[in-house]
Amino acid sequence: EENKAEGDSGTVDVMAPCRQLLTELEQHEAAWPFQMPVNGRRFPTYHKVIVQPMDLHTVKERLESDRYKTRDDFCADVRLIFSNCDLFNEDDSPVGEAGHAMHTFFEERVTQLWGDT
Ligand SMILES: Cn1cc(C(=O)NCCN2CCCC2)ccc1=O
Repeated sequence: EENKAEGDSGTVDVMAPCRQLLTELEQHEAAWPFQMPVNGRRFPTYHKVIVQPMDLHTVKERLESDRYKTRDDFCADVRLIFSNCDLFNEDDSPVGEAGHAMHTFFEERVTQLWGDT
């Protein structure tokens, strides 16, 4: 049933900016390492080092299944992608550089959308 607590006629879709931002991340040219979970067979040490893997497809599934109740919940999973990347990759590696580029882009868009400091 429609949320009757809203001042306007319908419910407010607070997660709409998150879906838009996720689409921008997926379309970023540096997104190639982050689209799907890291393959543990190709990188056998990955799950020894990274305790909570995260990737853009997993974020998309969680967003579309209403698993995120606030934008901060969404942002925390996206930031996990970048902190995992920093931990597992050299800064001057192709994946490390892609992670830094994506992280910078993400935080710039978060500031534009929500004015976070
Ligand atoms: C996040 N991350 C990703 C990788 C990686 O190489 N991913 C494969 C990317 N391929 C591109 C086309 C198919 C898959 C390695 C370490 C790491 O931390």
